Amino acid sequence: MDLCLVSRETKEGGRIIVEVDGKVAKIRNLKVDGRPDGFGDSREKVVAFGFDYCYWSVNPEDPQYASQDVVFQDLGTEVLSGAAKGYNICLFAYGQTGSGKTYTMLGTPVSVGLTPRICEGLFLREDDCAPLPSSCRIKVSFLEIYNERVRDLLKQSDQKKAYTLRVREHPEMGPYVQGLSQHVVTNYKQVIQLLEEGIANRITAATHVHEASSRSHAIFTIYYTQAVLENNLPLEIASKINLVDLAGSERADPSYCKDRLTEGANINKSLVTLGIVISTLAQNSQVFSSCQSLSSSASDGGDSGVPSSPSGTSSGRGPSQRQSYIPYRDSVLTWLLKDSLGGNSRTIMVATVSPAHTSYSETMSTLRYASNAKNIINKPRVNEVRPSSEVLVWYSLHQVLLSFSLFITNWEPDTYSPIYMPWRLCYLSDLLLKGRDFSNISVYQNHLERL
Ligand SMILES: Nc1ncnc2c1ncn2[C@@H]1O[C@H](COP(=O)(O)OP(=O)(O)OP(=O)(O)O)[C@@H](O)[C@H]1O
Repeated sequence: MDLCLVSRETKEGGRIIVEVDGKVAKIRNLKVDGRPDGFGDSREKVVAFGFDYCYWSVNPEDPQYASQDVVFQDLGTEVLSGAAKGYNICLFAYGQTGSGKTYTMLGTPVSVGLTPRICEGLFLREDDCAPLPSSCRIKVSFLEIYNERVRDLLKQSDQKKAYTLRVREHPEMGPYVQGLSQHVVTNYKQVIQLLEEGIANRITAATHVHEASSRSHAIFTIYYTQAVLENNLPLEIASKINLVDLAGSERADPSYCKDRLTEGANINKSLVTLGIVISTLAQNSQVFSSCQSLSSSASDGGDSGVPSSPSGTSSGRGPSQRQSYIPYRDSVLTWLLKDSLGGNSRTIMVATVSPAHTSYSETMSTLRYASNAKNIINKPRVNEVRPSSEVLVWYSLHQVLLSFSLFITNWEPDTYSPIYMPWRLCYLSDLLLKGRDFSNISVYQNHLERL
Protein backbone atom coordinates (compact mmCIF):
# COMPACT_ATOMS: atom_id res chain seq x y z
CA MET A 1 0.00 0.00 0.00
CA ASP A 2 1.07 3.44 -0.61
CA LEU A 3 0.88 6.68 1.12
CA CYS A 4 0.74 10.13 -0.36
CA LEU A 5 0.76 13.41 1.48
CA VAL A 6 -0.55 16.78 0.44
CA SER A 7 -0.17 20.35 1.62
CA ARG A 8 -3.65 21.85 1.76
CA GLU A 9 -4.03 22.07 5.51
CA THR A 10 -0.48 23.15 6.23
CA LYS A 11 -1.30 26.34 4.39
CA GLU A 12 -4.19 26.84 6.81
CA GLY A 13 -1.80 26.94 9.75
CA GLY A 14 -2.09 23.33 10.87
CA ARG A 15 0.94 21.71 12.52
CA ILE A 16 2.51 18.85 10.61
CA ILE A 17 2.06 15.62 12.54
CA VAL A 18 2.94 13.09 9.83
CA GLU A 19 6.42 12.16 8.73
CA VAL A 20 7.75 9.71 6.21
CA ASP A 21 10.80 7.63 6.98
CA GLY A 22 11.60 5.36 4.06
CA LYS A 23 8.65 3.00 3.77
CA VAL A 24 7.23 3.97 7.13
CA ALA A 25 4.66 6.68 7.81
CA LYS A 26 4.64 8.02 11.37
CA ILE A 27 1.81 9.97 12.91
CA ARG A 28 2.14 11.95 16.12
CA ASN A 29 -0.68 12.48 18.59
CA LEU A 30 -0.30 16.05 19.83
CA LYS A 31 -2.72 15.51 22.71
CA VAL A 32 -0.46 12.85 24.20
CA ASP A 33 2.55 14.96 23.29
CA GLY A 34 1.25 17.83 25.40
CA ARG A 35 1.45 15.86 28.67
CA PRO A 36 4.78 15.24 30.38
CA ASP A 37 5.84 11.75 29.18
CA GLY A 38 2.24 11.07 28.30
CA PHE A 39 1.69 10.26 32.01
CA GLY A 40 -1.66 8.60 32.69
CA ASP A 41 -2.38 8.31 28.97
CA SER A 42 -2.24 4.85 27.44
CA ARG A 43 -2.27 6.17 23.86
CA GLU A 44 0.89 6.06 21.79
CA LYS A 45 2.68 9.34 21.14
CA VAL A 46 3.78 8.19 17.73
CA VAL A 47 2.23 5.39 15.70
CA ALA A 48 4.18 3.97 12.75
CA PHE A 49 2.70 2.21 9.72
CA GLY A 50 4.79 0.31 7.19
CA PHE A 51 3.83 0.28 3.50
CA ASP A 52 5.31 -0.77 0.18
CA TYR A 53 5.93 2.86 -0.70
CA CYS A 54 5.51 6.13 1.20
CA TYR A 55 5.56 9.48 -0.55
CA TRP A 56 6.07 12.92 0.90
CA SER A 57 4.59 15.58 -1.33
CA VAL A 58 4.03 18.48 1.01
CA ASN A 59 6.71 20.83 -0.14
CA PRO A 60 8.34 20.70 -3.59
CA GLU A 61 11.50 22.29 -2.13
CA ASP A 62 11.96 19.35 0.22
CA PRO A 63 14.69 16.91 -0.91
CA GLN A 64 12.39 13.93 -0.25
CA TYR A 65 9.50 15.47 -2.20
CA ALA A 66 7.81 12.85 -4.40
CA SER A 67 6.66 14.21 -7.74
CA GLN A 68 3.93 12.70 -9.92
CA ASP A 69 6.67 11.10 -11.98
CA VAL A 70 8.15 9.32 -8.96
CA VAL A 71 4.72 7.91 -8.11
CA PHE A 72 4.22 6.83 -11.72
CA GLN A 73 7.64 5.17 -11.87
CA ASP A 74 6.71 3.03 -8.85
CA LEU A 75 3.02 2.36 -9.36
CA GLY A 76 2.19 3.23 -12.96
CA THR A 77 4.91 1.02 -14.39
CA GLU A 78 3.70 -1.83 -12.20
CA VAL A 79 0.23 -1.40 -13.70
CA LEU A 80 1.67 -1.39 -17.22
CA SER A 81 3.82 -4.47 -16.77
CA GLY A 82 0.91 -6.35 -15.15
CA ALA A 83 -1.42 -5.38 -18.00
CA ALA A 84 1.13 -6.50 -20.59
CA LYS A 85 1.24 -9.92 -18.93
CA GLY A 86 -2.56 -10.19 -18.99
CA TYR A 87 -3.47 -9.49 -15.37
CA ASN A 88 -6.50 -7.50 -14.33
CA ILE A 89 -5.31 -4.50 -12.36
CA CYS A 90 -7.06 -2.12 -10.03
CA LEU A 91 -5.52 1.05 -8.68
CA PHE A 92 -7.67 3.08 -6.36
CA ALA A 93 -7.12 6.21 -4.31
CA TYR A 94 -8.61 6.37 -0.85
CA GLY A 95 -8.50 9.24 1.63
CA GLN A 96 -10.36 12.15 3.14
CA THR A 97 -11.74 14.97 1.03
CA GLY A 98 -9.06 17.31 -0.23
CA SER A 99 -6.17 14.98 0.58
CA GLY A 100 -5.10 14.53 -3.04
CA LYS A 101 -6.96 11.54 -4.52
CA THR A 102 -7.95 13.29 -7.73
CA TYR A 103 -4.53 14.93 -7.90
CA THR A 104 -2.88 11.51 -7.70
CA MET A 105 -5.24 9.72 -10.10
CA LEU A 106 -5.81 12.44 -12.68
CA GLY A 107 -3.50 15.31 -11.80
CA THR A 108 -3.69 18.81 -13.19
CA PRO A 109 -2.77 20.17 -16.63
CA VAL A 110 0.69 21.08 -15.32
CA SER A 111 1.17 18.04 -13.13
CA VAL A 112 -0.25 15.01 -14.91
CA GLY A 113 -1.46 12.17 -12.68
CA LEU A 114 -1.42 8.39 -12.86
CA THR A 115 -4.35 7.76 -15.22
CA PRO A 116 -3.10 9.83 -18.20
CA ARG A 117 0.45 8.56 -17.63
CA ILE A 118 -0.71 4.95 -17.65
CA CYS A 119 -2.66 5.55 -20.88
CA GLU A 120 0.38 7.17 -22.44
CA GLY A 121 2.47 4.22 -21.30
CA LEU A 122 0.10 1.77 -23.01
CA PHE A 123 0.50 3.53 -26.36
CA LEU A 124 4.25 3.88 -25.96
CA ARG A 125 4.39 0.20 -25.12
CA GLU A 126 2.38 -0.60 -28.21
CA ASP A 127 4.81 1.40 -30.32
CA ASP A 128 7.72 -0.34 -28.62
CA CYS A 129 6.09 -3.66 -29.34
CA ALA A 130 5.53 -2.93 -33.01
CA PRO A 131 8.38 -5.10 -34.28
CA LEU A 132 7.19 -7.94 -32.04
CA PRO A 133 4.57 -10.40 -33.17
CA SER A 134 1.76 -8.75 -31.27
CA SER A 135 -0.96 -6.22 -31.81
CA CYS A 136 -3.17 -4.46 -29.32
CA ARG A 137 -6.62 -3.02 -29.05
CA ILE A 138 -7.49 -0.50 -26.36
CA LYS A 139 -11.01 0.41 -25.29
CA VAL A 140 -12.03 2.66 -22.43
CA SER A 141 -15.11 3.35 -20.36
CA PHE A 142 -15.73 5.91 -17.63
CA LEU A 143 -18.47 5.72 -15.02
CA GLU A 144 -19.51 7.44 -11.86
CA ILE A 145 -21.25 6.01 -8.82
CA TYR A 146 -23.27 8.55 -6.99
CA ASN A 147 -25.76 7.61 -4.29
CA GLU A 148 -25.61 3.99 -5.44
CA ARG A 149 -26.48 4.89 -9.01
CA VAL A 150 -24.19 4.26 -11.92
CA ARG A 151 -23.88 6.87 -14.65
CA ASP A 152 -21.98 6.63 -17.90
CA LEU A 153 -19.68 9.66 -18.01
CA LEU A 154 -19.03 9.18 -21.73
CA LYS A 155 -22.62 8.85 -22.90
CA GLN A 156 -24.94 11.55 -21.76
CA SER A 157 -28.68 11.29 -22.16
CA ASP A 158 -30.50 14.06 -23.98
CA GLN A 159 -33.02 14.36 -21.22
CA LYS A 160 -32.30 16.61 -18.25
CA LYS A 161 -32.68 13.74 -15.82
CA ALA A 162 -29.49 11.67 -15.70
CA TYR A 163 -30.20 8.05 -16.52
CA THR A 164 -28.71 5.26 -14.46
CA LEU A 165 -27.29 1.94 -15.51
CA ARG A 166 -27.77 -1.46 -13.93
CA VAL A 167 -25.05 -3.69 -12.55
CA ARG A 168 -25.30 -7.35 -13.48
CA GLU A 169 -23.14 -10.38 -12.92
CA HIS A 170 -21.88 -12.69 -15.64
CA PRO A 171 -21.22 -16.24 -14.42
CA GLU A 172 -17.69 -16.23 -15.84
CA MET A 173 -16.76 -12.60 -16.36
CA GLY A 174 -18.12 -11.37 -13.02
CA PRO A 175 -19.96 -8.11 -12.34
CA TYR A 176 -20.37 -5.58 -15.13
CA VAL A 177 -22.44 -2.50 -15.95
CA GLN A 178 -25.11 -3.20 -18.50
CA GLY A 179 -25.14 -0.69 -21.35
CA LEU A 180 -21.94 1.11 -20.35
CA SER A 181 -20.36 2.61 -23.46
CA GLN A 182 -16.92 1.38 -24.44
CA HIS A 183 -14.78 3.49 -26.76
CA VAL A 184 -12.03 2.16 -28.97
CA VAL A 185 -9.01 4.45 -28.85
CA THR A 186 -6.04 4.35 -31.15
CA ASN A 187 -3.88 7.11 -29.74
CA TYR A 188 -3.14 9.00 -26.55
CA LYS A 189 -4.92 12.15 -27.69
CA GLN A 190 -8.21 10.26 -28.05
CA VAL A 191 -7.95 8.89 -24.49
CA ILE A 192 -7.24 12.32 -23.05
CA GLN A 193 -10.23 13.76 -24.91
CA LEU A 194 -12.48 11.06 -23.43
CA LEU A 195 -10.97 11.50 -20.00
CA GLU A 196 -11.59 15.25 -20.12
CA GLU A 197 -15.11 14.71 -21.41
CA GLY A 198 -15.85 12.35 -18.53
CA ILE A 199 -14.35 14.65 -15.92
CA ALA A 200 -16.41 17.55 -17.26
CA ASN A 201 -19.57 15.42 -17.09
CA ARG A 202 -18.73 14.34 -13.59
CA ILE A 203 -18.38 17.89 -12.36
CA THR A 204 -21.51 19.07 -14.21
CA ALA A 205 -23.51 16.21 -12.77
CA ALA A 206 -22.35 17.01 -9.29
CA THR A 207 -23.32 20.66 -9.64
CA HIS A 208 -26.60 19.68 -11.20
CA VAL A 209 -27.66 17.68 -8.18
CA HIS A 210 -26.15 20.17 -5.80
CA GLU A 211 -23.54 17.91 -4.25
CA ALA A 212 -19.80 18.10 -4.02
CA SER A 213 -17.89 15.97 -6.49
CA SER A 214 -16.17 14.22 -3.63
CA ARG A 215 -19.37 12.30 -2.99
CA SER A 216 -19.08 10.33 -6.18
CA HIS A 217 -16.69 7.54 -7.14
CA ALA A 218 -15.25 7.60 -10.64
CA ILE A 219 -14.01 4.42 -12.34
CA PHE A 220 -12.00 4.77 -15.54
CA THR A 221 -11.56 1.34 -17.12
CA ILE A 222 -9.09 0.39 -19.81
CA TYR A 223 -9.68 -2.87 -21.69
CA TYR A 224 -6.32 -3.85 -23.11
CA THR A 225 -6.30 -6.80 -25.51
CA GLN A 226 -3.23 -8.20 -27.20
CA ALA A 227 -3.14 -10.69 -30.03
CA VAL A 228 0.08 -12.64 -29.92
CA LEU A 229 1.56 -15.59 -31.68
CA GLU A 230 2.77 -18.31 -29.35
CA ASN A 231 4.53 -21.20 -31.03
CA ASN A 232 3.07 -19.90 -34.27
CA LEU A 233 -0.45 -20.15 -32.93
CA PRO A 234 -2.75 -17.21 -32.19
CA LEU A 235 -3.42 -16.33 -28.58
CA GLU A 236 -5.35 -13.47 -27.06
CA ILE A 237 -4.23 -11.85 -23.80
CA ALA A 238 -6.72 -9.53 -22.15
CA SER A 239 -6.33 -7.19 -19.23
CA LYS A 240 -8.81 -4.89 -17.54
CA ILE A 241 -7.36 -1.89 -15.73
CA ASN A 242 -9.65 -0.14 -13.24
CA LEU A 243 -8.45 3.28 -12.16
CA VAL A 244 -10.64 4.52 -9.32
CA ASP A 245 -10.94 7.94 -7.76
CA LEU A 246 -13.05 7.41 -4.65
CA ALA A 247 -15.20 9.83 -2.72
CA GLY A 248 -13.82 11.32 0.50
CA SER A 249 -13.25 8.61 3.10
CA GLU A 250 -14.68 10.58 6.05
CA ARG A 251 -17.93 8.90 5.12
CA ALA A 252 -16.39 5.46 5.26
CA ASP A 253 -16.14 5.27 9.00
CA PRO A 254 -18.91 2.89 10.09
CA SER A 255 -19.31 4.71 13.42
CA TYR A 256 -19.83 7.94 11.50
CA CYS A 257 -22.47 6.43 9.30
CA LYS A 258 -24.00 3.72 11.44
CA ASP A 259 -26.98 5.68 12.66
CA ARG A 260 -27.56 7.22 9.31
CA LEU A 261 -27.66 4.15 7.10
CA THR A 262 -31.41 4.41 6.95
CA GLU A 263 -31.27 7.97 5.74
CA GLY A 264 -30.65 6.55 2.29
CA ALA A 265 -29.82 9.30 -0.12
CA ASN A 266 -27.36 11.14 2.13
CA ILE A 267 -25.23 8.17 2.92
CA ASN A 268 -22.38 6.93 0.85
CA LYS A 269 -23.20 3.30 1.20
CA SER A 270 -20.43 2.27 -1.15
CA LEU A 271 -17.70 3.66 1.08
CA VAL A 272 -19.13 2.16 4.22
CA THR A 273 -19.34 -1.22 2.52
CA LEU A 274 -15.85 -0.80 1.09
CA GLY A 275 -14.56 -0.38 4.64
CA ILE A 276 -16.40 -3.50 5.78
CA VAL A 277 -15.22 -5.50 2.75
CA ILE A 278 -11.59 -4.45 3.28
CA SER A 279 -11.57 -5.32 6.95
CA THR A 280 -13.38 -8.65 6.38
CA LEU A 281 -11.02 -9.59 3.58
CA ALA A 282 -8.06 -8.69 5.78
CA GLN A 283 -9.43 -10.83 8.63
CA ASN A 284 -10.09 -13.72 6.27
CA SER A 285 -6.61 -13.43 4.83
CA GLN A 286 -5.18 -13.66 8.34
CA VAL A 287 -7.31 -16.75 9.04
CA PHE A 288 -6.17 -18.11 5.68
CA SER A 289 -2.46 -17.56 6.48
CA SER A 290 -2.77 -19.10 9.91
CA CYS A 291 -4.64 -22.05 8.35
CA GLN A 292 -1.82 -22.51 5.91
CA SER A 293 0.81 -22.53 8.62
CA LEU A 294 -1.31 -24.89 10.74
CA SER A 295 -1.94 -27.28 7.90
CA SER A 296 1.52 -27.15 6.35
CA SER A 297 2.64 -30.21 8.30
CA ALA A 298 -0.46 -32.17 7.27
CA SER A 299 -0.12 -31.30 3.61
CA ASP A 300 -2.95 -32.83 1.65
CA GLY A 301 -1.89 -31.28 -1.66
CA GLY A 302 -5.29 -29.62 -2.21
CA ASP A 303 -5.93 -26.01 -3.11
CA SER A 304 -6.88 -24.16 0.05
CA GLY A 305 -8.92 -21.63 -1.90
CA VAL A 306 -8.97 -17.88 -2.07
CA PRO A 307 -9.69 -16.14 1.20
CA SER A 308 -12.37 -14.15 -0.51
CA SER A 309 -14.72 -17.07 -0.88
CA PRO A 310 -18.22 -15.67 -0.63
CA SER A 311 -19.53 -18.78 1.09
CA GLY A 312 -18.42 -17.81 4.51
CA THR A 313 -20.70 -19.10 7.22
CA SER A 314 -18.96 -20.71 10.12
CA SER A 315 -19.67 -24.34 10.71
CA GLY A 316 -16.78 -25.11 13.01
CA ARG A 317 -15.59 -28.01 10.88
CA GLY A 318 -12.19 -26.55 10.08
CA PRO A 319 -10.24 -23.33 10.26
CA SER A 320 -10.82 -22.41 6.60
CA GLN A 321 -14.58 -22.39 7.22
CA ARG A 322 -14.28 -19.73 9.86
CA GLN A 323 -13.92 -17.14 7.14
CA SER A 324 -16.54 -14.45 7.21
CA TYR A 325 -19.04 -13.64 4.52
CA ILE A 326 -17.94 -10.71 2.37
CA PRO A 327 -20.83 -8.38 1.53
CA TYR A 328 -19.66 -7.33 -1.95
CA ARG A 329 -23.21 -6.97 -3.18
CA ASP A 330 -24.20 -4.59 -0.43
CA SER A 331 -22.96 -1.66 -2.51
CA VAL A 332 -22.47 -0.88 -6.17
CA LEU A 333 -18.80 0.04 -5.75
CA THR A 334 -17.79 -3.15 -3.96
CA TRP A 335 -19.88 -5.29 -6.30
CA LEU A 336 -18.21 -3.79 -9.35
CA LEU A 337 -14.76 -4.06 -7.79
CA LYS A 338 -15.38 -7.55 -6.42
CA ASP A 339 -12.57 -9.16 -8.40
CA SER A 340 -10.22 -6.29 -7.73
CA LEU A 341 -10.75 -6.33 -3.99
CA GLY A 342 -10.51 -9.98 -3.22
CA GLY A 343 -10.29 -11.91 -6.43
CA ASN A 344 -8.05 -12.47 -9.40
CA SER A 345 -6.77 -8.94 -9.86
CA ARG A 346 -3.56 -7.19 -8.88
CA THR A 347 -4.69 -4.33 -6.71
CA ILE A 348 -2.89 -1.20 -5.56
CA MET A 349 -4.41 1.06 -2.96
CA VAL A 350 -3.11 4.59 -2.73
CA ALA A 351 -3.96 6.14 0.64
CA THR A 352 -3.79 9.92 0.63
CA VAL A 353 -3.62 11.81 3.90
CA SER A 354 -3.29 15.36 5.12
CA PRO A 355 -0.25 15.97 7.32
CA ALA A 356 -2.03 18.59 9.47
CA HIS A 357 -2.93 18.01 13.13
CA THR A 358 -6.49 19.13 12.42
CA SER A 359 -6.94 15.94 10.36
CA TYR A 360 -5.48 13.60 13.00
CA SER A 361 -8.43 11.23 13.34
CA GLU A 362 -9.07 11.06 9.58
CA THR A 363 -5.40 10.43 8.88
CA MET A 364 -5.23 7.76 11.58
CA SER A 365 -8.33 6.08 10.15
CA THR A 366 -6.95 6.15 6.57
CA LEU A 367 -3.62 4.71 7.68
CA ARG A 368 -5.39 1.93 9.57
CA TYR A 369 -7.49 1.13 6.51
CA ALA A 370 -4.44 1.01 4.28
CA SER A 371 -2.61 -1.11 6.81
CA ASN A 372 -5.58 -3.47 6.95
CA ALA A 373 -5.86 -3.65 3.18
CA LYS A 374 -2.18 -4.61 2.99
CA ASN A 375 -3.09 -7.94 4.59
CA ILE A 376 -5.49 -8.91 1.82
CA ILE A 377 -4.22 -11.76 -0.32
CA ASN A 378 -5.45 -11.79 -3.91
CA LYS A 379 -4.93 -14.52 -6.43
CA PRO A 380 -4.03 -12.78 -9.69
CA ARG A 381 -4.24 -14.85 -12.84
CA VAL A 382 -3.40 -14.19 -16.45
CA ASN A 383 -6.39 -13.84 -18.80
CA GLU A 384 -5.55 -15.85 -21.88
CA VAL A 385 -7.99 -16.92 -24.54
CA ARG A 386 -6.68 -19.81 -26.59
CA PRO A 387 -8.46 -20.60 -29.83
CA SER A 388 -10.69 -23.63 -29.96
CA SER A 389 -9.55 -26.72 -31.90
CA GLU A 390 -11.85 -25.80 -34.81
CA VAL A 391 -10.18 -22.42 -35.01
CA LEU A 392 -6.75 -24.01 -34.97
CA VAL A 393 -7.72 -26.19 -37.93
CA TRP A 394 -8.85 -23.12 -39.84
CA TYR A 395 -5.76 -21.25 -38.81
CA SER A 396 -3.43 -24.04 -39.98
CA LEU A 397 -5.34 -24.27 -43.24
CA HIS A 398 -4.93 -20.57 -43.72
CA GLN A 399 -1.19 -20.77 -43.03
CA VAL A 400 -0.79 -23.51 -45.64
CA LEU A 401 -2.83 -21.59 -48.20
CA LEU A 402 -0.95 -18.41 -47.54
CA SER A 403 2.49 -20.02 -47.90
CA PHE A 404 1.31 -21.82 -51.01
CA SER A 405 0.03 -18.66 -52.64
CA LEU A 406 3.19 -16.73 -51.77
CA PHE A 407 5.28 -19.54 -53.14
CA ILE A 408 3.38 -19.76 -56.39
CA THR A 409 2.77 -16.14 -57.15
CA ASN A 410 5.55 -14.51 -55.17
CA TRP A 411 2.92 -11.90 -54.59
CA GLU A 412 2.20 -9.67 -51.57
CA PRO A 413 -1.34 -10.49 -50.49
CA ASP A 414 -3.68 -7.69 -49.64
CA THR A 415 -6.23 -8.09 -46.91
CA TYR A 416 -9.17 -8.09 -49.29
CA SER A 417 -7.89 -10.90 -51.46
CA PRO A 418 -9.67 -14.25 -51.39
CA ILE A 419 -6.62 -15.79 -49.83
CA TYR A 420 -7.64 -14.19 -46.56
CA MET A 421 -10.99 -15.90 -46.56
CA PRO A 422 -9.93 -18.98 -44.60
CA TRP A 423 -8.34 -16.78 -41.98
CA ARG A 424 -11.47 -14.69 -41.70
CA LEU A 425 -13.58 -17.78 -41.47
CA CYS A 426 -11.43 -19.18 -38.74
CA TYR A 427 -12.03 -16.16 -36.52
CA LEU A 428 -15.66 -15.98 -37.46
CA SER A 429 -16.04 -19.55 -36.34
CA ASP A 430 -14.22 -18.68 -33.15
CA LEU A 431 -16.64 -15.82 -32.58
CA LEU A 432 -19.60 -18.00 -33.26
CA LEU A 433 -18.30 -20.65 -30.93
CA LYS A 434 -17.44 -18.39 -28.08
CA GLY A 435 -19.80 -15.50 -28.74
CA ARG A 436 -16.93 -13.07 -28.44
CA ASP A 437 -16.64 -9.43 -29.41
CA PHE A 438 -16.72 -9.02 -33.17
CA SER A 439 -14.03 -6.35 -33.12
CA ASN A 440 -11.49 -8.99 -32.09
CA ILE A 441 -11.19 -9.67 -35.77
CA SER A 442 -9.52 -6.33 -36.30
CA VAL A 443 -6.93 -7.12 -33.66
CA TYR A 444 -5.88 -10.23 -35.53
CA GLN A 445 -6.14 -8.44 -38.82
CA ASN A 446 -3.69 -5.78 -37.58
CA HIS A 447 -1.59 -8.51 -36.20
CA LEU A 448 -1.30 -10.43 -39.44
CA GLU A 449 -0.75 -7.26 -41.39
CA ARG A 450 2.27 -6.50 -39.23
CA LEU A 451 3.87 -9.89 -39.80
N1 LIG B 1 0.70 16.42 -3.92
C1 LIG B 1 0.10 17.58 -4.21
N2 LIG B 1 0.83 18.62 -4.64
C2 LIG B 1 0.24 19.78 -4.93
N3 LIG B 1 -1.10 20.01 -4.85
C3 LIG B 1 -1.87 19.01 -4.43
C4 LIG B 1 -1.32 17.75 -4.10
N4 LIG B 1 -2.32 16.94 -3.73
C5 LIG B 1 -3.44 17.67 -3.82
N5 LIG B 1 -3.17 18.92 -4.23
C6 LIG B 1 -4.16 19.97 -4.45
O1 LIG B 1 -5.04 19.96 -3.34
C7 LIG B 1 -6.39 20.19 -3.76
C8 LIG B 1 -7.29 19.03 -3.31
O2 LIG B 1 -6.83 17.85 -3.92
P1 LIG B 1 -7.78 16.81 -4.62
O3 LIG B 1 -8.85 17.47 -5.39
O4 LIG B 1 -6.93 15.84 -5.33
O5 LIG B 1 -8.43 16.14 -3.33
P2 LIG B 1 -9.40 14.89 -3.26
O6 LIG B 1 -8.85 13.98 -2.22
O7 LIG B 1 -9.63 14.31 -4.60
O8 LIG B 1 -10.71 15.56 -2.74
P3 LIG B 1 -12.25 15.09 -2.94
O9 LIG B 1 -12.45 13.88 -2.08
O10 LIG B 1 -13.04 16.25 -2.45
O11 LIG B 1 -12.46 14.83 -4.41
C9 LIG B 1 -6.36 20.34 -5.26
O12 LIG B 1 -6.32 21.71 -5.58
C10 LIG B 1 -5.04 19.70 -5.66
O13 LIG B 1 -4.51 20.23 -6.85
